[in-house]
Amino acid sequence: MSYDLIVIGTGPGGYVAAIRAAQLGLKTAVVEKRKTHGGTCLNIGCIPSKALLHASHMFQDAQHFADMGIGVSAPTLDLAKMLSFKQEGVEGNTKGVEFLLKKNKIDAFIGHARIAAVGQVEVTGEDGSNQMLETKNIVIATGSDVTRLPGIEIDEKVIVSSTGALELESVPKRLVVIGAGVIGLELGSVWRRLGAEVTVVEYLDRILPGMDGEVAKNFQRILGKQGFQFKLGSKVTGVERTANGATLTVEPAAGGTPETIEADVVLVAIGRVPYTQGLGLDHVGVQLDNRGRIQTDAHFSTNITGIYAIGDVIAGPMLAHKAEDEGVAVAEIIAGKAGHVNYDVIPSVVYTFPEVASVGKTEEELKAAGIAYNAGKFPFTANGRAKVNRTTDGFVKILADASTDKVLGVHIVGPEAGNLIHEAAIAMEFGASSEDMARTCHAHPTLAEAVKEAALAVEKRAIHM
Ligand SMILES: Cc1cc2nc3c(=O)[nH]c(=O)nc-3n(C[C@H](O)[C@H](O)[C@H](O)COP(=O)(O)OP(=O)(O)OC[C@H]3O[C@@H](n4cnc5c(N)ncnc54)[C@H](O)[C@@H]3O)c2cc1C
Ligand SMILES: NC(=O)c1ccc[n+]([C@@H]2O[C@H](COP(=O)([O-])OP(=O)(O)OC[C@H]3O[C@@H](n4cnc5c(N)ncnc54)[C@H](O)[C@@H]3O)[C@@H](O)[C@H]2O)c1
Repeated sequence: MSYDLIVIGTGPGGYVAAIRAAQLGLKTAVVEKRKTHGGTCLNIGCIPSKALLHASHMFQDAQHFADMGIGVSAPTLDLAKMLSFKQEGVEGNTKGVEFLLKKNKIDAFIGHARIAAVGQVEVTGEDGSNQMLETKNIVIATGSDVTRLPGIEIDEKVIVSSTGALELESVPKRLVVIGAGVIGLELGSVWRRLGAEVTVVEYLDRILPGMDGEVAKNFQRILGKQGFQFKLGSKVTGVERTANGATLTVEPAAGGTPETIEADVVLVAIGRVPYTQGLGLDHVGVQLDNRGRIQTDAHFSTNITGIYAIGDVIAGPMLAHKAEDEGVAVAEIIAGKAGHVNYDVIPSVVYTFPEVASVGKTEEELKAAGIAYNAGKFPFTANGRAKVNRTTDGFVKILADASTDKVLGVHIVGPEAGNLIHEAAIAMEFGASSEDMARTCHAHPTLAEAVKEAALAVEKRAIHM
């Protein structure tokens, strides 16, 4: 078989690239080694974690229905049912991708892809069968894998990665999370809400590195109120399996006396690494960077003509929507159009309660770059809708250039932050000033009024504060 484009991997990067290419008239095929499409995101990432975050949030909310005068008996947990609720959501989504591939007349091969030569992809099926496909272009969208701690074996039962943490058969009494990044805090929240004591051990002296420091500090305090324990500035030097769980050895990051912590389950959530195993990259001469990511130019082209790469396997934030936008852009470039991704305006959301959301530069980044800015902040305690809903933790912060007033960054910790951030993203995409955001009429009573008030606060003229 001969194609214009073969995409390797059907995660958010790969399947979106294939659909856009087919829309543009390219004869397109995908190769995926899992039995289902959708990649990490739909199978073992974004989608199952959000299903469990939603269900566990409902479980916790139900315990407060009486505050609103709703009489229900105390909620009970059927974990097996909750896990099947999650799995049904996953299947709904992965089947949706299968449908979209068919609808767009994209040939889908299930098997392991190896680039045999420029323009040739070899597909090996589970049964060992081999097939050689010819193509003018290849897009590598093979994603990422869990980062492992040296000497600590992940068994996905007691010592788990995010994959095992989405499948625990019972609620652990004591869950220790290694890494206070997005996965640690999202999946830590799931099990905390369902009853686990959660301790998070983090190497740095703060949580959520990369997010705005003030937001992270405020969010840590909120999680503390929810019962999270934090051991910051601490490194795990060993994890030993015991009869019923595991013992962790933890020392101060700067060195010092080690201590031990007992856990029923340990979640290793210290990041992800690009996945290029078995692709044959050495063989065709595709270059990697010093962090094992496929090196690409501004048009997603590798050093080999006709071979492109997108998503988690290249540089940039490991986010599904970043991979999707790159998928659209690379297909457009291959089809001879002008595909482009604006990396200055990629929102990032932590789907805890409350949510944390961010787009653009943090205060730390602006200070480091020597850019003068004005900050406007508005707390949810002063927002009418948040007050009646009793979800007043958090604030909106808008950072605007001191001389031009152009919005450079927006950071939110609070209810619905993940939805609210998009008005900021659109404003930034169009180069808006904080005054533009402040002059835009916002419906009352909405949480979004906090965004407008934060914009007004840039010029110190917020009304409700
Ligand atoms: C627990 C968890 C929660 C997450 N939640 C979010 C979230 O809420 N929002 C968000 O934006 N991001 C989230 N992410 C990150 C998100 O999943 C990734 O950024 C996204 O999946 C990257 O997409 P991708 O297409 O680059 O790669 P992937 O989704 O990893 O897909 C790559 C695919 O390539 C296949 N593959 C690899 N090698 C081969 C080969 N040789 N032959 C054939 N197929 C191959 C793999 O099987 C896989 O299906 C989460 C990740 C995790 C682990
Ligand atoms: N909501 C989302 O968008 C979402 C959700 C889940 C995952 N993801 C993506 O998946 C990727 C992986 O997530 P993650 O949470 O594993 O990584 P991360 O990079 O977000 O966080 C890892 C944390 O582990 C810490 N750490 C590293 N080594 C350590 C050690 N030895 N001991 C203690 N702490 C250590 C780091 O300092 C960091 O705080 C991220 O890039 C993220 O973008 C996104």
